[in-house]
Amino acid sequence: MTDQTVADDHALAAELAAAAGRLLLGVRDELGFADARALKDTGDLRSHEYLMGALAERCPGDAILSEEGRSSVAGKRAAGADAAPTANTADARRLSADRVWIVDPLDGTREFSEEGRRDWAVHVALWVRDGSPAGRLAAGAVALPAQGVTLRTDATGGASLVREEPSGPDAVTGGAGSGGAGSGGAGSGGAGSVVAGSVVDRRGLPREGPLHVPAPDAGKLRIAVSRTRPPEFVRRLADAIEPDVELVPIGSAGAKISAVLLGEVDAYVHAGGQYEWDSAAPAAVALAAGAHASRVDGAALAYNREDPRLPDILVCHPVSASTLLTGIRDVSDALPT
Ligand SMILES: Nc1ncnc2c1ncn2[C@@H]1O[C@H](COP(=O)(O)O)[C@@H](OP(=O)(O)O)[C@H]1O
Ligand SMILES: [Mg+2]
Repeated sequence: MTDQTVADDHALAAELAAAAGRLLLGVRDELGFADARALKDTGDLRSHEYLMGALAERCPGDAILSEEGRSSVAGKRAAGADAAPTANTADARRLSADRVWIVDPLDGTREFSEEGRRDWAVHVALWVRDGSPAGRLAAGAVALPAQGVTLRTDATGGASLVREEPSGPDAVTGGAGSGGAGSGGAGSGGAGSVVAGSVVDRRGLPREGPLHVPAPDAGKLRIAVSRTRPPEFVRRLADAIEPDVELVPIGSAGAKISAVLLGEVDAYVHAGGQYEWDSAAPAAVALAAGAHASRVDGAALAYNREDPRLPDILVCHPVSASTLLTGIRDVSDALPT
């Protein structure tokens, strides 16, 4: 594979994630928020179909694993959603392919359907067979369309933050654009200083350019957790470890891992269920940005497996990894398998 091809994979992941994100902002504008079910289903399906089409056109030889292409997952759709999602590459071919795009067309579907929330994402990752038993994530991009940014891997081996063109008068704070800042959200603090799904000050936007995971402040750890399905042990973990812990509920695995990389929180802990597409792209960016990313027992994250379940993850600055891994081991009765 040429260097040009390698560089193109990073650029392509970022381009497609951002384009799917713009499409999703358009779906929000078009449908509004009155029918959450319709908004979720339409967003999932249109983003999936766009990404499947774009990848088929741009990388015709590559295999694809997309959330919305899994019949088992697609089965969660409300009865009557007649437009069946395009199928993924057959498992037999995906499992012997050298290059597999692992895609979550809309991560944080629930938050996407809630007006004002910005904690939802598009994930595009590339897994490659590199001679090692597990292969590796070679490129990844996480678009946060309502926050106006994409986090991506670079051909240099690092990661960077790209700001998207504003889609309205103020796409980041969501003044009148599709993004829409709103009430509530992760770590909500003083009105006007915190936006939903983020703890970024409205004036203190993350800077465009190279992305390096920031170290936590001494004595304090902000841990992002699922709004709806936080690990059962996380409260015990918060009580057990030395630094003061603040649990910060945020939607979407991609938005939570992005929040770690942007310094809005210090760690993301999840257990109890998830799939490869929920973490592949954000894990690729996190590792490239110098973060620790592993299973909650410290094992390496592995992708393009026959069974795409990947139920738990820890992402943090490397300096916090041993505290969190030891703490999780001490408070969790049985680590997930
Ligand atoms: N226990 C569980 N089982 C299966 N998937 C889970 C899960 N907990 C979280 N997820 C998935 O992980 C993503 C982030 O979840 P959360 O916002 O709760 O942290 C969501 O992806 P989707 O929005 O793509 O479905 C969600 O479905
Ligand atoms: Mg997801």
